Amino acid sequence: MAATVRLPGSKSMTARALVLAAVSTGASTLRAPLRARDTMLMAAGLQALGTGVSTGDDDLWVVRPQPMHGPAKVDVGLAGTVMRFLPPVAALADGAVTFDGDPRARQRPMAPLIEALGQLGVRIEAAPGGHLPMTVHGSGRVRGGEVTIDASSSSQLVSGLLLAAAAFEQGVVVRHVGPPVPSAPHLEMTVQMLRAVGAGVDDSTPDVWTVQPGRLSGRGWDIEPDLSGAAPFLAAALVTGGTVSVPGWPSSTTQAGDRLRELLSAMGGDPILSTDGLTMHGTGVVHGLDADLSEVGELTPVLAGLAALADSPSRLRGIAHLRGHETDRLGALTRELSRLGAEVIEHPDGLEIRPRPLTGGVFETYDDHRMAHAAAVIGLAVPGVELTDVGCTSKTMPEFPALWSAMVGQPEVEH
Ligand SMILES: O=C(O)C1=C[C@@H](OP(=O)(O)O)[C@@H](O)[C@H](O)C1
Ligand SMILES: C=C(OP(=O)(O)O)C(=O)O
Repeated sequence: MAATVRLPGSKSMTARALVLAAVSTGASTLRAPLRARDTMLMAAGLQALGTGVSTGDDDLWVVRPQPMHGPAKVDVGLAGTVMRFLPPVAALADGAVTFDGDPRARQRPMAPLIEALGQLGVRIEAAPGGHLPMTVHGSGRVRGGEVTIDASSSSQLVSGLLLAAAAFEQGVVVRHVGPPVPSAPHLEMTVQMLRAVGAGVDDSTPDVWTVQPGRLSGRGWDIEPDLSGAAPFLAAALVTGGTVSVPGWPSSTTQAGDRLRELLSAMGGDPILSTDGLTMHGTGVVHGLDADLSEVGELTPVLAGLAALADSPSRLRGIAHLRGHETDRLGALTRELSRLGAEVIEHPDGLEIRPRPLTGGVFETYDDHRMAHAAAVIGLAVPGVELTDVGCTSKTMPEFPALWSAMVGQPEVEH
């Protein structure tokens, strides 16, 4: 296999650019944004609050901020970014804004954010236990100030507070107290993008983030390709001993997916980054991986799939928070990899994977796009691996089936 795969825009950058644009002064543009379920729900949520968002042009979205108001309804789907980034924005709106989503969205962690917004003077009614559905009763202004939060279940709880905070009267000081916050690169992305629109942000003290109150300026964003979405394609180079290139891979980035270079290198790949992009060469071997993935949790399903094909055992650690993702990813990976014949030991904070010869069979996706990516990788080496649903990849990459088929050189099959 020698393939070039053009990936769509980054989900995380598109989500942040949309939110920042809505709370800025003046218009913003997003070049090469991600058009997928999560980002379209973000755009629709902002539109529901009154923001002008035009997504008609695939290559250039335009956001025109307007005063925000309720009553409004926001469908979060299964998007962590929408359910954690929009409630602080809705608190700035005048009127009631209700949030709800897919059945699984009602189980994902929200309570720390609801509690934190309460500390900042925002009135919220939520389902028992601090879950969706919920209503944010905005009064057109948020006092802001100091807040303490346990964000060990998701970095998005902090990102959400920071992204809206420049519009709070006192800005915000967020102090995390509890087990470590995962996904450090995502928090860096939040801070870097806030600074790019003129926010005063201090993140020099571990676990404390300060955003000064102030006006943010709309701007043009160039959205990078989604590097986490690159995981299954780059993994394919290792499984097949082939070469996969991703044009436009940035030379420096806050995206968690950039860590694939070192992680897949440790597993036997040979990555070469140039001004044209990243090329991953498979070397004909796949080694096991012993790694703390707490900073890059979203890469876990694909790495676990690859680990099941490796020539030595793997230990993936630091990822207890994956139990609150699209599905309980540790439970789901344990069940599905075991069903194909791998020996998987589920730990409270991760997985131990001992490869054994695998056989084909059904691989449940649990509505999780990255479970589908993992199955696709295994399917390259094991005949007869059948996904229950490839449609779930539309969450972050509706073109996944077409890109995958083109890469493996087969016509797209009907799903
Ligand atoms: O802020 C973001 O864009 C994201 C943060 C991470 O969330 P968690 O910290 O909940 O893992 C990541 O897994 C998710 O895919 C996207
Ligand atoms: C965890 C993920 O998504 P979300 O933004 O919904 O949390 C993911 O994309 O792997």
